[in-house]
Order: sequence, then C-alpha cells, then structure tokens
Amino acid sequence: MNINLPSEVDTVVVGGGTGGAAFAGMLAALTAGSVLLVEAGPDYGARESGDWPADMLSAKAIPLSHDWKLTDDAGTELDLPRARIIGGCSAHNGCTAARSAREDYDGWAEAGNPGWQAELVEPMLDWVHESLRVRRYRTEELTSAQKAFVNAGVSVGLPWADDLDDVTAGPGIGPMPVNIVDGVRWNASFAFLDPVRHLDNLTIVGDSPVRRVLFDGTTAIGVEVVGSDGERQTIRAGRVVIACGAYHSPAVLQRSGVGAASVLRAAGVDQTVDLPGVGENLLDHACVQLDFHGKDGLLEELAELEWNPDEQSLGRARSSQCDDGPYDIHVFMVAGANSGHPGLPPISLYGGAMRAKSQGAVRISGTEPDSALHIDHRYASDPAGHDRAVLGEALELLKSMTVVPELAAILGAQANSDRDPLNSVASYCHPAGTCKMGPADDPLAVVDATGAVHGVEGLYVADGSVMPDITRGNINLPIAMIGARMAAGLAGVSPAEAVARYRAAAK
Ligand SMILES: Cc1cc2nc3c(=O)[nH]c(=O)nc-3n(C[C@H](O)[C@H](O)[C@H](O)COP(=O)(O)OP(=O)(O)OC[C@H]3O[C@@H](n4cnc5c(N)ncnc54)[C@H](O)[C@@H]3O)c2cc1C
Repeated sequence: MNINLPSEVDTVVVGGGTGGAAFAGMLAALTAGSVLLVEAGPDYGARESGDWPADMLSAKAIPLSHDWKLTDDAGTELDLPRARIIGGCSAHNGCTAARSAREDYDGWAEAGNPGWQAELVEPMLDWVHESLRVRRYRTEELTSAQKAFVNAGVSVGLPWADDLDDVTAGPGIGPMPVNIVDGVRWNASFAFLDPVRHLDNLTIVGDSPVRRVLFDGTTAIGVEVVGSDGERQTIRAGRVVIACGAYHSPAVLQRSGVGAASVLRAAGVDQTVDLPGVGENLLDHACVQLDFHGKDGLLEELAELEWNPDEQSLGRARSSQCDDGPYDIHVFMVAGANSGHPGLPPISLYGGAMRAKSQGAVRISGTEPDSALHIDHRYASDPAGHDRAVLGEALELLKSMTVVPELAAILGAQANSDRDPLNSVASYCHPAGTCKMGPADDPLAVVDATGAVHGVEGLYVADGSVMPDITRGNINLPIAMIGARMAAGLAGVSPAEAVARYRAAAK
C-alpha cells in the first residue's frame, strides 16, 4: 500500500463527490471526532494549491479527463460520465445550479421521510447556494447562440425568467444560475472542503478506492481500501458513510454483502443483510436530443469571444402530464466546440423529462472497485407511458423553437436526422435513487430519513443515491444539501446551528 492511511478513525466517509464533500466538511466542523474522507480519484488539494488541472477548472465545457469510463461486460465504454476525483461529478459538471421545486421535498416527507419537507431543507439549500457561489448570467454575457435559444423560447410562449433557481418558480426561459467563479467551476471540494481543510480532525486522502465495508455481524466496523499496487488495507471506524454516487454507492453496498441475494450470488458475494432495494429505483432526467451542424463560421465566431461556454441558458415548461408541481420539462442547448464529449456535433438541443418515472437498476458483476457495473436505466419504459408522453411534448417544444428564424439561422442543418429522438433517449447525467430513503416498510427503501442503512448498525449513505424521488431541477445543489443535512442530523445539531458553527470553524 503506497498511501498513508490512518488505521482507525471515528467516521470514514467513502467518496469525496458532492454529497461526500458536503457531509465530511460539515461533520468535521460540528464534531471533535476524527473524520477521514477517502476518494477513489486524486485529491488535488485546495483551490489555491495550483495543482488542479486546467481542464477541471475551466467551466467552459465538461472535461472527461477524470472520468470513471464505465464499461459494460464486453469492455465497451458507456455514455454515462462519472467523475473520479475529489469533488466528484461537481468537478466536471455543467455548473447549472438549481434548488428544484418546493413540491419535490414535500413529497419526500410525505413518503415517510420526516424532516425533509421544503421549509425544513431550505435553510441548508440557501447555505449550499452561497457556498457554491451561485450567480446568474447577465443577458449581455450570453453568446449569440444562447441568446437566440432564449429568444426562440420566448417566441413560442415561454415567459422570460431570471429566477430559475427559485423553489417557487414556474415555467420560463432565461440565463442559467451557475456555480462558476471567474471562469472556474466552483466544485464541491472548493465549496465545502477547502474552508475546513485546516481542521485537525479532518483528513482527506485521494487515490484510495474502497472495495467493501467490513462488518462484525451486522455492525459496520470499517472499510477495506485497495492501493494502486492491489494491496488491501483495513481502516477501522465507528461509523461508515458511503457517498460514492448513484452508480457506485449501491455497488459498494453490494460488494459488502448488503443487497438482494440473487444479485450478490451472481457476483460471488456472501450476504450480510437482505436489502432488495439496493441498486433498484435508478432514476434520471431522461432527455430527447436534436443535433445540428451549426451555421458556417459559428465555431470560429464563438472561439473569438473571451467567454464562450457551451451551456448558458435553460427553459422550463409544463407538460399535459404535470400534476405535482410547477413544471416537468427542461430545454437547454449545448453549443460550441469546447466539449470533449466524443461524437457530439457543434450544437445539441435537449428536452428533459424532469419527473421521469421509469426505474432502472445497478448491479455489480464482481467484487473489485473496478469490476464492470451492470447499469440499465430503462429510459422511457414506465408502463403507463408517462415518460414517453412528456418526452414527446418536450420534443415538440424543441422543434417549434428550431423554426424561429433567429435560432434557425444559428443551428444550420440538422445532424443525425435519421435518428428518432424518442427511440434514442439520452441521459441528463443525473442518476439518483439507488439507495432510496424511506421507512422500513417500504420494500425498496435502503436508508431511513437520517441516512442510516436499514437492518445494520453504523452504516450510512449520504449522496444522490438516497433521493426517494428525483428533484425536478439539476441535482448537484440538492445533493450537497443532503450531505450537509445528514451530517448535521448525525451531530444532533439543527441545520441553522450547523451552518453557524460551520461558518465559525471555516477559514
Ligand atoms: C457530465 C455531467 C454534467 C452534469 N451537469 C450538472 C449540472 O450542470 N448541474 C447539476 O446540478 N448537476 C449536474 N450533474 C449532476 C451532478 O453533478 C451529480 O448528480 C452530483 O455531483 C452527484 O453527487 P454525488 O455525491 O451523488 O456523487 P459524485 O459526485 O459522483 O461523487 C461520488 C464520488 O465517490 C467516488 N467513489 C466512487 N466509488 C468509490 C469507491 N469505491 N471508493 C472511494 N471513492 C469512490 C467517486 O470517484 C466520486 O468522487 C452533472 C453530472 C455529470 C456527470
């Protein structure tokens, strides 16, 4: 083992992404106990270290240099990006920052998760918003392509909106709220770890994938980390918190013997506790996609701008299926040459089903952190046809926008026009729900409202995988709220007091 890891801590947090960074930073600020954050990818240190790679800092586009590169069993790469780096997916995401809608959180509480109703989570959402340094683009900052997209939305009836991160806002289109500071993607590590990196009780270690949780009977007593040389090291802990994201958190649990017997047996893992919901309830915001070649000279024109990010605006609409809140469709445009995403033409328009109901699953194929995962999103497969209906309406909305002359002139000819968007539904990269939060009598519930895994002691999950139902906005901000809120709960501190004490501890 070539990494210096402590052999015993009070709390080990596995995964330093959005949820894990917010959880670890908050817990370290609230308690005297030792907190060890172990991350599979590198920890480049604080923002000021100067060690962060330039592509991971630039918020112009989504970099893929620190991707897990998930594959299927045959080794073919899946088009499901996931970052492997401190900060997790917040270190390579699109930086759209949204608090989602009040109804989403009230729905979590109504489903048997006390404490998660909107009025109780809002103070922590406000703190997360502030910590991620969210601001709204001004209209004059939009590229000509993004302005044309917004104007096209207004032309087809979406109200102009500059409040897209408001929990009470309805349909509208306008500049995105973003967590970008001077062109830098303000990731969860900068937001939640950097202010408390100086605390003696917080240790952050990168390049340390966790293979499994260790148990004494049904009590979690630590984790097993795999070094780059393949050597395994044991860390004993009084509390184990999994925050590896919606694909990898259920995988860690399954590798640890927590899951459905059939899934564990197929992967050669002995069962510790029967929890059939682990890896089920895989949610996302399914998207339809329309691609365009862009007008002649568009890329050159964009390249001349001082600030030319690929994404800058967002629209929200309400489909005929929407019966539980203000909107259920997102439309947005990715336009530019910055993206390293393979195979994308210069412009893609997306329409997302933000209350998609189809449920997929994640299953391990083996016992190692890098064993292939079986990920099946089953997009647009819900039996009642809800998702296909919403996606159909999103597609019609997008098509109506593409014929507005100002936007049509920017888009140029359509690319991939032989592809039916409804038969090639894309991911919004917002997987959630695979360690569902819910009461013990919910057959799919994996954790309770405090994040504690049902049926075992000392084991918690604190990331996007616990969402019982996916929030209808972009999910980074809500996931940070989940992490911080669960840490406050475990420390026995109210959210308001937790924020005050974090601020007092922060540098
Ligand atoms: C390309 C892309 C663009 C996106 N754009 C936006 C956007 O614009 N706005 C928005 O709100 N959301 C966006 N999202 C979604 C959002 O960023 C994620 O949902 C969020 O960051 C997930 O947080 P998490 O804590 O659940 O998981 P992650 O952030 O994925 O964190 C999990 C961490 O655990 C680590 N890990 C995994 N397995 C192990 C292991 N065995 N041992 C140790 N560590 C492990 C991973 O390396 C990772 O760092 C985007 C996502 C992607 C991929």
